[in-house]
Amino acid sequence: MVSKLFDASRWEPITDEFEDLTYHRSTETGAVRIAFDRPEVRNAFRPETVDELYTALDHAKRQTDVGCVLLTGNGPSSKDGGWAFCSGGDQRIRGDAGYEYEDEDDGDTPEAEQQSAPRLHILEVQRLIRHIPKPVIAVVPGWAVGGGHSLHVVCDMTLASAEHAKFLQTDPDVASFDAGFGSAYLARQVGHKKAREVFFLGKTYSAEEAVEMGMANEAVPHGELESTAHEWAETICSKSPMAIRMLKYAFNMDSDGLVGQQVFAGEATRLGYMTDEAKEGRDAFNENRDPEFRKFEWHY
Ligand SMILES: CC(C)(COP(=O)(O)OP(=O)(O)OC[C@H]1O[C@@H](n2cnc3c(N)ncnc32)[C@H](O)[C@@H]1OP(=O)(O)O)[C@@H](O)C(=O)NCCC(=O)NCCSC(=O)c1cc(O)c2ccccc2c1O
Repeated sequence: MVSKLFDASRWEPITDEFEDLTYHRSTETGAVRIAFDRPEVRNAFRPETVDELYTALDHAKRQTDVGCVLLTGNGPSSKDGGWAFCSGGDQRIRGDAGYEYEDEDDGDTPEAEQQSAPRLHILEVQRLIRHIPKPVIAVVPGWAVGGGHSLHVVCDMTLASAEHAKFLQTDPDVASFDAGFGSAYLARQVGHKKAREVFFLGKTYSAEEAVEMGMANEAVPHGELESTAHEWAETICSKSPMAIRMLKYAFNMDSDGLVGQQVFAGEATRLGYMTDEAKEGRDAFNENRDPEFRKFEWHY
């Protein structure tokens, strides 16, 4: 069983090579479902999990017939029945300089040393979620904690289980701090006073409270969580890919600085390349002649 909430009739596996994740594609719409698969530790991530997550997201990014990514956590835990989206970095393998790979590579080549270096590369995943040209929805069936909380914050939307989703920031309890999207971007979502409360007091918030605060979109009955997520994905996939892509990057732009401008501008360039005007510029160069731009209007 993938997860108690997983409807196997709607999804087909993309790969079974992952150890810490499951990765499926909808048989009905252009959606993929990526799920943490370590329910016994509340879906905490280790470096291997993060590598797989990056690989899955990068794969989803490159699928031109995929318009929406659902990121969730499988469950419940066979140990105690607890549900989790993700409880952040696996504290058992946290070293002095980051999270450590479990299988130490015995090799002494520079490459082997590099591969086993302690990592904080969940931040690279956060950036990929921001830049992937399609909405990523956090589908939260239980705990979203620490680095797992930051992940839901960075996703485009959050859908939560009304009964089991719980939102908590433990970073200061374990002497960690996400000083990027996890905190500053959360402040843009819920306001500074509330974001500071989330980190400084470390209270646990219900799905309903998360919706009221503005960091989650909707709380739905636990049993309907994944079907609702699938419906959202279907709705998104029915819309213009170009418009959704441009809107995502427009929403990101003011919090992504010059990189945000570059990402948005890159897509504007792509749209420009598709015009007859741009084709004229390209063709004139390739045909070794002056471009004839006079036939194109100065739009206003
Ligand atoms: C998540 C909890 C609130 C759940 O509490 P609950 O009472 O429901 O369950 P248990 O506590 O009994 O947990 C069950 C079982 O799971 C193990 N477990 C849970 N979380 C983790 C974890 N993160 N790492 C390892 N193991 C975990 C727990 O030990 C139990 O095991 P048993 O063997 O006893 O059955 C609660 O579990 C909790 O508070 N968990 C810790 C949350 C946490 O502090 N996470 C880390 C925050 S820091 C972080 O994630 C982080 C990562 C990064 O890579 C960063 C990079 C750059 C900047 C910042 C980063 C960052 O902040």
